[in-house]
Amino acid sequence: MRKNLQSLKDKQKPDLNTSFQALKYIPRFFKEVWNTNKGLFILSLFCRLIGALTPVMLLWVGKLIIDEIIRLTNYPDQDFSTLWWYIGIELGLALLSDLIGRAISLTDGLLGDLYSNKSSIRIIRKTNEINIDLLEDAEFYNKLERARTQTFNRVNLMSNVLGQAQSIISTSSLIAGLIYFEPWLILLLVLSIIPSFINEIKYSQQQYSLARSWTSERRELDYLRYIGANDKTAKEIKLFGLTDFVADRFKNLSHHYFLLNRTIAVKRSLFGFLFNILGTACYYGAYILIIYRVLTGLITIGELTFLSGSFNRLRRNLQDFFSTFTRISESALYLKDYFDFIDLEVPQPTTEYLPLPKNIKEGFQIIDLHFAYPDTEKKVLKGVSFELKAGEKMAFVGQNGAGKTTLIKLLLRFYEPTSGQILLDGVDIRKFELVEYQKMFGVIFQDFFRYEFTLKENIAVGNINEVDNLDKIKQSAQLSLADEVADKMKLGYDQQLGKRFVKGQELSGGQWQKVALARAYMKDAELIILDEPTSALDAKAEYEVFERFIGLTKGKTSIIISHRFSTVRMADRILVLKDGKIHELGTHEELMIQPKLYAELFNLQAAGYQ
Ligand SMILES: Nc1ncnc2c1ncn2[C@@H]1O[C@H](COP(=O)(O)OP(=O)(O)OP(=O)(O)O)[C@@H](O)[C@H]1O
Repeated sequence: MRKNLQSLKDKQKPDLNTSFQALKYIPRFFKEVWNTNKGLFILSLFCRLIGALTPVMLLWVGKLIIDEIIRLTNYPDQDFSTLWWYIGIELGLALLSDLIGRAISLTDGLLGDLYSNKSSIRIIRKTNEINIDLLEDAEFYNKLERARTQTFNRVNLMSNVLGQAQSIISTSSLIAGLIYFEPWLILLLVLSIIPSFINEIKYSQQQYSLARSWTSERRELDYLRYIGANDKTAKEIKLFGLTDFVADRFKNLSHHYFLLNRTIAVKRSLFGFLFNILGTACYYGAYILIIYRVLTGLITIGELTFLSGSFNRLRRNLQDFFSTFTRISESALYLKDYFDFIDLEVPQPTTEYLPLPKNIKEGFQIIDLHFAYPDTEKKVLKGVSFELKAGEKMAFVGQNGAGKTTLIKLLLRFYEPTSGQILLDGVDIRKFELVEYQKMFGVIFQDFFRYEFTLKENIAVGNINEVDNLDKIKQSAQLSLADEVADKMKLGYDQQLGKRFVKGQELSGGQWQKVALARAYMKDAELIILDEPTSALDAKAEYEVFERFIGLTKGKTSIIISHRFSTVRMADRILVLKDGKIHELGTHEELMIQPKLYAELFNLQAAGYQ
């Protein structure tokens, strides 16, 4: 059941029908739960089966006790032992019922935890398979968000469905009792629950539709909550006096949602109450019918307690059954989000892959590259053509937004160019297997991620297979000056970084950059790309880092994006981008003699240092 992107972007609001249709995902869901832990699953089913039969048994023993008491009151000299037996059985059943209830919660809890862990791992893995352009699509992202955050709902779904199965058995046993003694009660029973069922289904559906159609607003609320209350934004929020701005924005949005939700919730309660009057009237109708039967001597007082108890319990059972049913169909929609995501078709190549070159001989040829980001009009690259020779160190220069990082992203195949080609040693890079191709690069982006892991792990993310190779980690750290950071940490390379966890140590911007830079050295990549890797370093550190970089990358092909011309000039050739086109290309000396952007920017910066 493979899904394409269009179905994932489905904006349609769910109606009753969609809700019922989503129920078809439940068997698949249970297959997954079954595969998660068969033993726990069987235990849970067994407990529920016992749990389903205890109510009717309890009511029946209750009936026996009352009948026995009445018999004993009429004939006081009789033997009490049967009564004690009945009371003993009732006590045993009460204890068993409690034990079963706890066993069910325990197995559900354990199974739920295991399933939730398993599905979270699947989501993490699937997200990795998906192309970056899809992850940047807001509609798709909402879907992912629902699949990710609704783990709790899926676990509840499991309990609800199993509970329903238990309820069906329990209800059937109670109905059998009613039919045996008084079949008319069934009619009253049906009459008593239909109105509240319709009410439940109508309003819970509306509440769900509202919650779902507000996915993106809820994301905005989460975001506002995040920026309004976290250590990273606190400085700016305080200094710029943004608290009221953020709080008001949150208040307006959340209040709007609150009002919509309140309207539905109030109606649901009001109509629920009115319909319940009808249900209660039916109950008393049934009660009067049973009392009448007792008075006319058709049934005993014990049977009266059994029937009224059964009727009352059945009414509750059925009401719960229907409200749980609506909850199940709601949760099944979240299940649909999850399976849609898991089933997402990752485009498979139609042709055979070509082997990657062992050693790059010629280098890259970029031919007439045009590119606009998905779902945008603006062309970011407009006919870019150049060669990056094997072993060459090239620098990309240009003003903000000129398209430098975008060019790197195309080179790394995060996106497909709108038109044009990139060749590596004469072969279109699309002909190589993507993961293998990307493994050739050692890349550090300007917006590198600050993992709240240990210092050692933060460096090892550059080549996680070497996470236990402390020598390699230390070597890389030395090249990027991250060893100085390690020296300052109480626990050295084992220091937890960031503020989120206990004993975490926050780093300065430059220190983080040194750590990130070390990642590039963790693998002996043939191609190294550094996107503004030293912007936060002080002048001395930057000079040192580059000296080491140049020394180490001798013979390797590399690209550096930088706004610092002292760095840029060390490159073999410099490519100046302007508005998505190549404005200049040449060595530092060649560009300096042309009265164009490079020379102008270089001189401007040099003047700033004087
Ligand atoms: N994911 C994206 N989706 C849509 N547009 C984007 C995306 N990323 C970048 N852009 C746009 O593409 C243009 C080029 O961005 P790019 O990041 O390549 O610039 P850059 O030259 O690296 O700039 P800087 O020096 O500021 O890092 C910008 O106008 C930017 O708004």
